[in-house]
Formats: sequence, C-alpha cells, structure tokens
Amino acid sequence: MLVLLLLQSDGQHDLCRIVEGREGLLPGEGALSEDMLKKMISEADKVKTHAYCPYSQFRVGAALLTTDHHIYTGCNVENACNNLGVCAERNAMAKAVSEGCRSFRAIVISSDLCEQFISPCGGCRQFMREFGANWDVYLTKPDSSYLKMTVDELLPISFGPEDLSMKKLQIQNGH
Ligand SMILES: O=c1ccn([C@H]2C[C@H](O)[C@@H](CO)O2)c(=O)[nH]1
Ligand SMILES: [Zn+2]
Repeated sequence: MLVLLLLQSDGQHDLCRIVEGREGLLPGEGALSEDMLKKMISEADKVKTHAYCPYSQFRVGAALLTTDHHIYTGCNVENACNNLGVCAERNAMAKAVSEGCRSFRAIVISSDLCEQFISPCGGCRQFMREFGANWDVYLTKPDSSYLKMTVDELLPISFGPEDLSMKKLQIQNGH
C-alpha cells in the first residue's frame, strides 16, 4: 500500500498527515510504520462509532498498541450519574491490562473535532503515565492528520509509581 507522510512543524512538534506514498518504517527509533499508523487511526475511528455519549454528544475512540503488537480499542462510555463516565483512552488501557498486557507502545485518539487535535484529559494523562512516560500518543483529526507526542510531553514532571518507593521522611502512626 502507498502512503506518504507530510511533515510540518509548529515549532515544537511534528504535525503530520497521511496522504499517499510508500510503505515502510518511519525514521527514528521505534516509530510506527505508516501502515500500522493508518490501521491504528482506522481502528480508533471505528471504535468511536460505539461511543456512548448521550450527555455530551462528544464521540471519542482510542486504539492502543502494545509492545507485543496487540491492538486494544475503547470508546467513551458516559453515565446518568455524570462523574461515572469513562474516557475512551482509559477504556482501551483497562482492556489491555485486563487481558494481561501492561507494556504500551502507542495510543491513537480520535474525535469529531474538525479543527483541532483531540487532547486527552488530565485523568487519562496520569493513567497513561502509570504505564511509562516514554511512549507515544497520537492526537488526531477526522481527516487523519495527527500530532505525535509522548506521555512525558503531555504530562511533564509527572508523578508515577516509582515515586512511591523514593526516600521519604520516616513517620510513625501517620505523624
Ligand atoms: O480525550 C478525551 C476527551 C474527552 N473524552 C470524553 C469524555 C466525555 O465522555 C466526553 C466529553 O468530555 O468525551 C474522552 O473520552 N477522551
Ligand atoms: Zn480522559
């Protein structure tokens, strides 16, 4: 299949758009192949159609690629008790963990926003961080253009599971 990647820059990040071109790996360590990225975007778009969002009418889909090459998808699932709603990204991650996989390579997020890249909420950024700071998050638009960021870029100076075992003050009985 032919895929071409057009690279632009906003000064900090590469803004890319899949148009048409050649098959193969992108330059750079661990980068997703164009084919895989296209498949991931298509999976995120597809699962978005299952979004249960009667309150927000805001559909989101996510496709998560594990380091052992499995893809787990998730959509947002809202609830009449507002704060019980779950984001697409978290659903995809929870599905992977439930199947025994905690090693993530990339997640692609899809929404219906035409003019901006869908940006994960703070809760999902922290949820991603639980499974490492150095994996990729692709923020997309419906035209398949995307912005690639790392979890660390989305959540700098983050708190993670390793911090719980760092040197602490000694306390007794909670004081
Ligand atoms: O990255 C995002 C942003 C929003 N939502 C969901 C949460 C809620 O159901 C709806 C509106 O915020 O969109 C996601 O699933 N992922
Ligand atoms: Zn979220």
